[in-house]
Amino acid sequence: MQSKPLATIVAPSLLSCDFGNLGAEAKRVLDAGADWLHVDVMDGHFVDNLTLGPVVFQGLRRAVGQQVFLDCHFMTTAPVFWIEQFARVNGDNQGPAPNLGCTFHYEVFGEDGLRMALALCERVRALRARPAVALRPSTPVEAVLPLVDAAAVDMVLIMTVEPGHGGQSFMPECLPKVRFLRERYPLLDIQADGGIGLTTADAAAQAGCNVLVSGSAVFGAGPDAGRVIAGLREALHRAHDHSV
Ligand SMILES: O=C(CO)[C@H](O)[C@H](O)COP(=O)(O)O
Repeated sequence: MQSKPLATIVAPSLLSCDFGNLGAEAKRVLDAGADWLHVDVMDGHFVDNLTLGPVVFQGLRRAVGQQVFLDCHFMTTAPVFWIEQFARVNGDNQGPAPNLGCTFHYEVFGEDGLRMALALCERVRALRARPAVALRPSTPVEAVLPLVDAAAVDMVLIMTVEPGHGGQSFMPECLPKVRFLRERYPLLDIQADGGIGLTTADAAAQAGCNVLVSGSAVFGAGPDAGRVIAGLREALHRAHDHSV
C-alpha cells in the first residue's frame, strides 16, 4: 500500500509581524507562500510575555477567511480555558478539514497529567480542531510518547528556543528529540519553533521536522518574505525527498 508522503509546511509566526497591521501582515505572508499562520498565544504566566486573546484572534480569522489554517500555540497555564475561547470565535468552518490547530504545552499538566492531556486532546477534536503538544527545550521527549502512541495528537512541537520571545538563537541541542521522534514515527508531523531561518532550517529539517515555524526571519525580510519562505520550503524538500 502506498503511504501518504509527509506534508512539508512553512508557518510564519505572527509574533514578529507589525501588530498594528495584523490582517494585512497575515495576508502578505500568505500571498508570499505561507502554508499556515502560526499564532503565539502567551498569557504572561506560562511565559513572561503577553500577546493576543480571543478578540484579536477573531479579527485575524475574519481578515484571512475560513480556509486558512491558524496554528495556535498556547503558551498558557490554562490551555483548556483558552482553547475553548479561541474555538468559540473561530467561526463556522464548512471545509472538509479542521482550520484550527491547538498546541498546548505538556509541562502545564505536571508529572501525572497524562489523563488531563488526553482529555484536552479529545475536547480539541470535538471542537473540530487539530490537537498538538509542545515541549520546552528542557522537557524530555519521552513525556509525550503516550499521547502520540494513543494518536491523541497530530503533531509534536519541539521548541528550539525558550518560549516567550521571538528573535532568539536556535538551540541545536534540541534536535536529538526530533531525531528520536522521527525514527519512531515516520508519519508524525513534527514542528520546530524558534530561531528558524535560512541558516538553521536545514538542520531542523534533516533531523526530521516537516513543519517549520519562522518569525523574525520571515517578517524581518520585509518585501523579501517570499524568498525566505521559499528557502525554508526548499530545506524541507531536500530533507524529505520531494523534488526541490
Ligand atoms: O513560540 C515562539 C516564541 O515563544 C515563536 O513562535 C518563535 O520564537 C518564532 O520566532 P523566531 O522565528 O523569531 O524565533
